[in-house]
Amino acid sequence: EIAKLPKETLALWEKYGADESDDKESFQKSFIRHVTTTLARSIYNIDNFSAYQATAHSVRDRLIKRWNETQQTHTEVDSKRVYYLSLEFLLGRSLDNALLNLGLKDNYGGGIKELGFTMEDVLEQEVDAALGNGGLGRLAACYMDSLATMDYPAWGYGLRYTYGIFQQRLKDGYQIEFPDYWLNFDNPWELPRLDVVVDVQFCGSVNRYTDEEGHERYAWEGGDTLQAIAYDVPIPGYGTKNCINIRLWSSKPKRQFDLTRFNEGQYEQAVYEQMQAENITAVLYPNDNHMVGKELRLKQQYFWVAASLFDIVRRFKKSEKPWSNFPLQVAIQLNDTHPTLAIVELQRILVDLEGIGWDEAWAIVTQTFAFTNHTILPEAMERWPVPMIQYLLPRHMQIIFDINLFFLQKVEKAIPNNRDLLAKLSIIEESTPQFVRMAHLAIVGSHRVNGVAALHSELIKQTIFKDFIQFYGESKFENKTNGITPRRWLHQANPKLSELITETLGSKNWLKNLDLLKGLKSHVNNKDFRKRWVAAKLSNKVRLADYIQKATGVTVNSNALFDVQVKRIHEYKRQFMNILGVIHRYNTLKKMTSEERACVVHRVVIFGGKAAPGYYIAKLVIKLINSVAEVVNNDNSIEDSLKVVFIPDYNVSVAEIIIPASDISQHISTAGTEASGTSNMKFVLNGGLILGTVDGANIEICEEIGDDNIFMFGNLAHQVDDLRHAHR
Ligand SMILES: OC[C@H]1O[C@@H](n2cc(-c3cccc4ccccc34)nn2)[C@H](O)[C@@H](O)[C@@H]1O
Repeated sequence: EIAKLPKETLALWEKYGADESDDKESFQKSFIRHVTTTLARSIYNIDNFSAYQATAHSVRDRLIKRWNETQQTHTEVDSKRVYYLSLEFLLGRSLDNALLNLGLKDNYGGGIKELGFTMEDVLEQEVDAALGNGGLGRLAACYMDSLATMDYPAWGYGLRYTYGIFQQRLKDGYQIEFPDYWLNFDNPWELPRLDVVVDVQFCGSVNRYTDEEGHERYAWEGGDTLQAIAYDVPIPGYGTKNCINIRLWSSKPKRQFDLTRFNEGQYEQAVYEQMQAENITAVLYPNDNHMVGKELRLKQQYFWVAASLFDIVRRFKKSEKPWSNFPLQVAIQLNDTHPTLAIVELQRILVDLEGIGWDEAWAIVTQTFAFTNHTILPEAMERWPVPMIQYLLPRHMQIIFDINLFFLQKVEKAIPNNRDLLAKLSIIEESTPQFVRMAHLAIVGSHRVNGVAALHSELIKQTIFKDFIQFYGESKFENKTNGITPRRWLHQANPKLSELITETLGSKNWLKNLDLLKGLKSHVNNKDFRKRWVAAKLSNKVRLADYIQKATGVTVNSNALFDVQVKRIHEYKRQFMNILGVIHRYNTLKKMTSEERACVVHRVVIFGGKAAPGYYIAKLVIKLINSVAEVVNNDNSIEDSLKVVFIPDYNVSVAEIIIPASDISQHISTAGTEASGTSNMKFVLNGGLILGTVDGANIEICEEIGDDNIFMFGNLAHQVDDLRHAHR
């Protein structure tokens, strides 16, 4: 019950609720307050980690104020919200990003120094929030930074995995995995919302009944209920007071400990239910571009969708607007097919719980959802066995069958007597058992579908979604080429280059409008600019060389050419082809005389990336790279002209060290397989040259920077297709 406070109280809130100022002294005051109270420590027992925690809590205080004001404004205005449903958010570290986005870094850096610490040491204490596998999850994080910066009333909805992507270590050159203990210590970047609880149901059965108006209704009853608890992650915009929110759900049992069973001596049974419930959000599935058909994965997806839709509908209902306004107030973006059940859940809420007619409900649903596809790899296309959905979500399976029936009736009406087309468009794959094709369901339930780069968005219309074009036409399908946030990937990761750009352009406006970088063109022949540009690159290479020394024990020469390939290990990304090229380069160097070798640019080939634990051939490629490194790095006869390094545990924070230091980076996927790529953008933004195939966003990068600034090679997508057919 919200307290009804007398109006005099308001004066107190105004008197004491004023913003703390952002100057050095107020930071130092809040730092010391957090050390002594939040951390219950003192000047006599504080270490770098406590200094990090106190700084984080101090910054978080400021975030929360902006975050509350932002939410209040959205509520007052009752603006249309955009909801980004992503099963992965690869956030990385938050402190530096928050300091920079809030413009606090200089003051806080000075304040920290007087307190006896260095900002660098403090920043290094933070563990990455690694709730994602790679590109799809990192794109979600970049989009949240941009939505916040551009003042969008946006929300992210995801899962708060107890364990994010595994930690990668190397043993005898092989990848071994360790759990990601990212929550072992208090996570200052999340706010538990233990009051925001949503009951989520599984299993049970569906009973049909007639309601008081004589309408046929369906009640989903019985089964198990567990609870979703909200944890909020503030996302500050750059150069704005806007601070939006990612709401991450964590699972817990609905019924507290089942004492009756416990007292009847069924202790294991009583605990079992508790463990079952907590398992839902225990771990992120560590597969990139690959579907895992495990029941727990499906339970994660529905648990996340049900809690998020409940929250979205509850927020809409508070506005007391008619349901017909729902699509005007709510836009929901599906990050790949992982949240596709949201379409079915909203239809269920509208029809079963709100008593809205099927067609009216379906019109609301299809105007609300839009779907992003991130891959054309067949093994990544999600399809769930009908019996599995029937068992876990009996009512949803009925609704999916109905959605499919009405959809196919429309197809039959538009394109009669074409059973082959019906079979190809059907949401239900008529195999044994039947399967639900999630991409089909996502397309039918959305008003827009986008690919993530120009080539990819064309390819999906020619291949996996070709039949839908025949029915819907092209207008439903569009391209939204991926982007990256320049705040993290240049301003934060490469401060020296960022500073040079700001000084050269005369303001930081370029950080909110990258087109302004064109202003650098008139300086490219300026001697001082070039000198400072080269100095920034060299200092980034020295920083990376230090990191390589610490992480691998290998000493590399910062003046050598750094040739980088860092991304998830996958056959289509062709790390194997790269390492074969390295072996060739080594053999060529071996045959040279010392004089000839002296004329060769010394090169350090740097690899990094995780292989899915079950991906045997990818793990073997990691072993091969390390074995080649062993031979090459210990062969004195080539006089340091080549070094090979595999940097373990590639993650967002490691990427921030590697990317600004590259001279050349490799993006060499077989054309037509990399939907877009986003690290290619990060490398080129940091002045690295790209060696790449005509694939994904490489094509648009080439259009942007000119083909004399990028090295493209290899067959084109349609030629690869011809080759594939020729070898069938
Ligand atoms: O759009 C952002 C990036 O997304 C990458 N991607 C795709 C996926 C992906 C696709 C389909 C199913 C998946 C299942 C689990 C994890 C990732 C999946 N994960 N990352 C794509 O591989 C990459 O080309 C693109 O730049």
